[in-house]
Amino acid sequence: LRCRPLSVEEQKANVQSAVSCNDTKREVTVLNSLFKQADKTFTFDTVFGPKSQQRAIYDHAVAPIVDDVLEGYNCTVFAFGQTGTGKTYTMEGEMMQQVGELPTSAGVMPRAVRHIFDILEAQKADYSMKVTFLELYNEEITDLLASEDQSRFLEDRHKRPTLSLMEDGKGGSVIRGLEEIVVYSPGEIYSLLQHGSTRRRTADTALNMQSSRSHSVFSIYIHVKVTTTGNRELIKCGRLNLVDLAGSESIARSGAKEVRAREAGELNKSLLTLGRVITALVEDSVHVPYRDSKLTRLLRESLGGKAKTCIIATVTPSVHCLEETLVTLDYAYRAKSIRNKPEVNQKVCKSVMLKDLYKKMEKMKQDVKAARENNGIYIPDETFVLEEAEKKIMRDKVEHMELSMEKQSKELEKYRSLYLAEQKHRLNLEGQNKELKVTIETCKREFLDLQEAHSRANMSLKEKDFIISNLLHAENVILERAKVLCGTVETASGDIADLQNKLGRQSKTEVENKGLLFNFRSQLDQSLGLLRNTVVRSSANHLKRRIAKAKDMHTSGVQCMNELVNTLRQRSITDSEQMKLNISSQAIAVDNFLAVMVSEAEQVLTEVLRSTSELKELLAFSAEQQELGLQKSLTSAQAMSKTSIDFFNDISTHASRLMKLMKQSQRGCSSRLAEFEKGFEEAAIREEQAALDKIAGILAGLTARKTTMVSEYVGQLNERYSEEQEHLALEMSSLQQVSDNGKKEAASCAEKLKNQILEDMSSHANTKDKMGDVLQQCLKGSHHSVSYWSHTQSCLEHLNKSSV
Ligand SMILES: Nc1ncnc2c1ncn2[C@@H]1O[C@H](COP(=O)(O)OP(=O)(O)OP(=O)(O)O)[C@@H](O)[C@H]1O
Repeated sequence: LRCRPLSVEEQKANVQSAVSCNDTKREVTVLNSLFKQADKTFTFDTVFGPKSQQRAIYDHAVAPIVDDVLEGYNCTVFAFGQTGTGKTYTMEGEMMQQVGELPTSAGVMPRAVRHIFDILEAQKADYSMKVTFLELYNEEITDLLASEDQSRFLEDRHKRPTLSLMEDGKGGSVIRGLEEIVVYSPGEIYSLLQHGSTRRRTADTALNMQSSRSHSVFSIYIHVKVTTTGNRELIKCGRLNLVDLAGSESIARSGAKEVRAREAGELNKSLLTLGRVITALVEDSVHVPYRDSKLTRLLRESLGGKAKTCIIATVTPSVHCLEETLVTLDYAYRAKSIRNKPEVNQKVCKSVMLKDLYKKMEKMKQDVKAARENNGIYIPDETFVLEEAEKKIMRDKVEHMELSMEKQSKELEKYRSLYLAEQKHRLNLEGQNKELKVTIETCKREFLDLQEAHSRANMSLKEKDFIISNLLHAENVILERAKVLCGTVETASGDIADLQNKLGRQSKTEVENKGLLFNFRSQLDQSLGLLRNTVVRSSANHLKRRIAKAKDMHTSGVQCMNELVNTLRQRSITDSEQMKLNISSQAIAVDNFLAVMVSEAEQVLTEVLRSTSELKELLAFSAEQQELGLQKSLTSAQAMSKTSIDFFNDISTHASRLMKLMKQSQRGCSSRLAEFEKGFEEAAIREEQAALDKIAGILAGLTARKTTMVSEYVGQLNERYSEEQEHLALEMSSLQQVSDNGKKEAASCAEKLKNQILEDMSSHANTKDKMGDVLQQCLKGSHHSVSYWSHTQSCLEHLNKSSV
């Protein structure tokens, strides 16, 4: 792990350092404590702090690997980390302009070149060396050492042709058309490096003034001659890949926009694949996704393969990049545990190699000749015929494949449309289910309302019944009382008639008395007149006698008057006593009547209480009954909703099963297709290689095998398709049946509920009508009772008045 120093700008801006390196303990600590979190420490094979020199890094980390290259291993050194953390600085550093002393800031590449040449020269070895330099930009490979296009147009000149990456059939990959340049001295390599580096795509981003926008791979192939004991000359082949990856960058933080953002997306994609490959290797996964990006395909041998690999992770100490630094450290830490299985390349016999080279030379000569004659390229007759035949077979196969692909895609489309229709149907059913649920809810609510109304009506009916019975009872009591009262009134009227007779007699007596008094007065007047006449006509004796006679008459008259007064007094006393007696008897009768009334009222009250308790019991009973009914209907409704829920769950499980099946089949199809494609591609490459090597026999065998493979595959695919189709048809029919059953069930449930509700409603309507009638009757009865009462009251009042 290498941590770069803070740049001059960062120092000027007082950017805090959040990474601390302990080179001796090989530890890197991320100072999370700056953010009130626990610090994080990682241990690596070697740690290079901000003060470490390029030379130290090369000597400690890379030199041993270069030694292994010369021993015949394939080795890789690559740097990865966030943008602007010093990957290019580490890998390239200051480029050598000319041969001489290495500058202190020269990176791994120039140092490795110098190291290789130093060793070979020290060994006085017989060697040959060639180099390649490629760039991987937006998943396209271009040759950084390809000679410039001589096109007249500047645009075309800058447009470098993209190269195709192919499997070599031994688990590695080859790049077709990548120029291999034979080199003899370090100077040549330096100038090629210089040339290639300047052609790399760089751009100015917020995090790096000259940010590499592509991944670059510089490879040195070294062939060293070794002489064995039997004077047999063998060739040792080693390869050193020096990889400078583009920076992993956060689009937001690096300020990438438009093209840069797209680039960043692509870079991150290939780096993400690299991350996934590392994770898969660390976790010992069965599938390592090398094929997901060209970068991982290129590095396949170096990651978990037979190459020796050194990964240099670069970080910045800047506190602003803490998050990315943690990610890099995490990945580097995980990558540390990847275990490659290094294998030394087999030594090749010099004669075999020379033969190979001669063949190549021959072909090149023919090419040159053809080019000179402006005739295209030279291909020997034999090869041409073979290649043509093979091309034809391939074309046929491709056509066949295209046809089968088309058929499969049609099938896929059919299944997709079936699936979509099924989804739609499912959605419809779900909608219906929802609607049914809502209807059931409304029905339940209406049913509850009706039940409530029913219970209310029952209650009011009971109340009215009770009132009517009470009224009837009271009416009877009143009638009885009225009868008694009538008797009393009759007696009272008899008494009153007696009293009136008496009063009439009294007034008659008074009239008689008045007449007597009047007669007496007139007799008295007559006597007085006679007396006066006598006084006038007669003498004193006669007058005296007359006066005495008058006196007697007067006294007898007064006596008579006194007697009359006494008799009258006597009579009035007896009459008043009689009246008193009458009145007291009347009062006693009224008292008795009132007492009877009170006792009767008490009786009525007890009667009322008794009927209230009865009513209560009745009410409780009816409430119980209604509760039972309600519970029954509730359980039936619950059962109904449960059945419908079960039914829809059934449907959804069926649908999800179907979906899973569809997805599985789709996945299976696509993976099989991908596998087939991959197999086909690999076979094609193998065949091509074989054709180039002119091994006609093997080619025939391969072709036969391919044909059988294709037919087998197609047969298998067809079988699987038909099986899946049958399975799907079965699923569909069962689903259809389930949905039909469900529909029927739901319809019957709805019908039942509807009937029940209709019954309830009609019974409620009947009850309501009856209640209305009873209510009318009650009202009439109560009106009648009221008028009767008021009449009785007025009678009583009248009676009272008259009694008084
Ligand atoms: N160890 C170091 N010592 C001094 N300067 C450094 C060091 N590492 C990096 N730098 C400087 O930091 C800047 C960015 O470095 P470089 O271009 O190598 O980053 P990078 O990781 O390759 O970025 P990108 O991924 O964007 O290409 C350069 O100016 C480089 O000189």
